[in-house]
Amino acid sequence: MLEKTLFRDAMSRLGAAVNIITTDGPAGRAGFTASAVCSVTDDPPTLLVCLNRQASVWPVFNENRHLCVNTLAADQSELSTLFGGKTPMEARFAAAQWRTGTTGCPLLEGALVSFDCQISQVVSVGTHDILFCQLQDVVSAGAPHGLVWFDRRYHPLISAA
Ligand SMILES: NC(=O)c1ccc[n+]([C@@H]2O[C@H](COP(=O)([O-])OP(=O)(O)OC[C@H]3O[C@@H](n4cnc5c(N)ncnc54)[C@H](O)[C@@H]3O)[C@@H](O)[C@H]2O)c1
Ligand SMILES: Cc1cc2c(cc1C)N(C[C@H](O)[C@H](O)[C@H](O)COP(=O)(O)O)c1[nH]c(=O)[nH]c(=O)c1N2
Repeated sequence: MLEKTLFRDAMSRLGAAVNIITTDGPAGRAGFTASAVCSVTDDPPTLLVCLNRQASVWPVFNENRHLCVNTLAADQSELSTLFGGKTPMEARFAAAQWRTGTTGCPLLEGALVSFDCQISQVVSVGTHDILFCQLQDVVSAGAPHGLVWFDRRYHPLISAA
C-alpha cells in the first residue's frame, strides 16, 4: 500500500475551498474546518463532506443529522485555524457572528455561501465518514473573494472586478 506521507504530499497539491461545517440539534452545537467538500449531483441537490471519525465533533454530527457548509471568504483564515482542531467549542463560535438557518444549524456571517443541509446518507471509508448532504436552503453573499487551502497554506482568491 502507498505510504500515508506520499498520499498527503500528493494531496497537498490539490487546491481546495475552505469551509466551516456547523451543526446544532439534540446533541448540541459543533463545528469544524473541512477542505474535503465536493458537489455530488444537482438532482436532488447534494454535496458531500468527509469527516474523520476520530474528531471530537463526530458524535454531535452523527446524532444531529443536519449540517451547514459555510464556505470561507478571503479574510476568514483565522476562523479556519480556530475550527481546525483542539480549541474548545465555545471559543470557536465566540470568534464570529452567526444566525440560525432553516435546519437550525449556525450560518456564518460573512461567508461566501452557506449550504444548509440534511444528512441523507453516510458511507464509512477507512478513517472517515462520507456525509452525503441534501440541500434545504442556500444563502450567498456579495463580493466573491474566496479562500483556498493549497500547499499547506491559505491563499486569497480575488475575483477580478
Ligand atoms: N480530509 C481531511 O481529513 C483533512 C484535510 C486537510 C487537512 N486535514 C487536517 O489538517 C492537518 C494539516 O493538514 P495539511 O494540509 O497542512 O498537511 P498534511 O500533510 O497533513 O495534509 C496534506 C493533504 O492531505 C490530505 N489529508 C490530510 N490528512 C488527511 C486525512 N486524515 N485523511 C484524508 N486526507 C488527509 C488533505 O488533502 C491535506 O490537504 C492534517 O494533519 C489533518 O489533521 C484533514
Ligand atoms: C485547512 C484544514 C482542512 C481540514 C481540516 C483542518 C484544516 C486546518 N480538518 C481537521 C478538522 O478541522 C479537525 O480535525 C476538527 O476541527 C476536529 O478537531 P478536534 O477533534 O475537535 O480537535 C479536516 N477534518 C476532516 O475530518 N475533514 C476535512 O476535510 C478536514 N479538512
